[in-house]
Amino acid sequence: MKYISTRGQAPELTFEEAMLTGLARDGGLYVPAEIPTLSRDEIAALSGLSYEETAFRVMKPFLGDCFTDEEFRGIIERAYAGFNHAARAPLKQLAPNHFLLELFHGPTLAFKDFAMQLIGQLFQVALQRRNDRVTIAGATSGDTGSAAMEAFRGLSNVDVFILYPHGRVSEVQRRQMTTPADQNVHALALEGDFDDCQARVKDMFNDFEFRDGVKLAGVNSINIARVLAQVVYYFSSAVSLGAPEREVSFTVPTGNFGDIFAGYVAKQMGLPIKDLVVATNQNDILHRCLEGQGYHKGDTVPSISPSMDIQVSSNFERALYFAYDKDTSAVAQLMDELKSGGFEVSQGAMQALSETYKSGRASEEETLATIKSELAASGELLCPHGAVAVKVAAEQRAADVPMITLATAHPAKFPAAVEKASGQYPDLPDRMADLYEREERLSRIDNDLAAIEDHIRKNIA
Ligand SMILES: Cc1ncc(COP(=O)(O)O)c(C=O)c1O
Ligand SMILES: N[C@@H](CCOP(=O)(O)O)C(=O)O
Repeated sequence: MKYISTRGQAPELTFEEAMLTGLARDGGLYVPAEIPTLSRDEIAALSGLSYEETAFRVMKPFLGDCFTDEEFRGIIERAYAGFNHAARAPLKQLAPNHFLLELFHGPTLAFKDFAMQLIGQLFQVALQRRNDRVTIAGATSGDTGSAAMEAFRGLSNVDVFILYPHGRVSEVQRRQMTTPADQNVHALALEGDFDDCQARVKDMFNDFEFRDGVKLAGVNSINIARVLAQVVYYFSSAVSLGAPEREVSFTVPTGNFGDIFAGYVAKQMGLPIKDLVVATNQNDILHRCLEGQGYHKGDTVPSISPSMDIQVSSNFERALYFAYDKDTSAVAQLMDELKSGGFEVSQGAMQALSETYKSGRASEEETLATIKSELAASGELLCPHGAVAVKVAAEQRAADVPMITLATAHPAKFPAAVEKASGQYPDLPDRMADLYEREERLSRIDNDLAAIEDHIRKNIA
């Protein structure tokens, strides 16, 4: 199993090398050279298995011989042991043929824990075997950062630096990043928005002297291992509703396009998915592009679903790679045009994208109204990101195909918006009840590459 860059100018790597490398050296993103498939019988055999065993069978074909079966099973067991629900990713019924996939029972209450806990364990095994250490730099609009810190804190062979946009994450998200006492994790509050954070992380990868000097690694969805770990819950949920005999659709609250791209990978592996629906908030660049209006950056407008306040959606590059039939020079050209504001998608690629993805958007008012109406209708208290998706799913779903909507975060991560919409204040789980009393530790930093690199160099162990 080999991994290649979407821009075609970086070396082919194994799974482990791609995981430890992060961004390809040509600025592209690693993708599997061929997506492996599971037969109908293999998919049917997933029925009734634990989440852990499903993860083993779905992910194993992507790993090649990088990890032994015994190692990989141990890694999976440790990754999900800290989840607070026996099913790990339980499904709840909202309405006839409409289901909510709850992805917020991990340690930091967001779907990021599914992949981050797993790659934390994968990194540890790989780095110990290589007797190596790395510096992880990450960008977050709130959830990736806390999940990364939780997965890597206290590890002796990793330092973690997370850039988050100052003043643009929820208080719970910020405190989750600024209160871990472990000295190997660092929260950097950047003067800018999430796109600035992500751009500076990519700049660090493209500065080879810095990259090689600090042995830079990435745990954003730049990292293909992150995306592949998210493929698993598409299988577990679809199979529990009758796949492969029965088709299902998914609606995914989308920002950086990692989660919905994992759904695309599941479909290419053979999971019978009818529709993959991209749900955006008022920052709807992806929806507009999928409607045929080209991909053109605007200003990011802060919203009540802040984790999706994104203009440069990193994994859309992977979607374009497949839509352009693996034409790496076409992808490189588009990404070049994006630097000066945006690009138009060719007719052929647009057709491929619209055959794969549907889309919709929810305004702030619609998001608040959905939180309120869903609580009244089904008793489910949604976080604003899940509410965006539920609103879009209601518009897009077909009566005869089950729709699975992804609930990507716990409502208690966004209590102000949830209380405003529903009148109910969502409490944090007991294990986090003292979050507001814990001491915060963070560094304010300018949106300046040299200043960020300097800070990292001075603070690695
Ligand atoms: C709660 C929540 N929902 C949805 C998303 C969007 O997911 P993706 O960036 O994979 O599209 C994010 C951020 O990634 C998030 O934190
Ligand atoms: N919404 C994300 C943004 C980063 O996404 P990633 O999947 O590329 O790590 C966040 O919560 O940080």
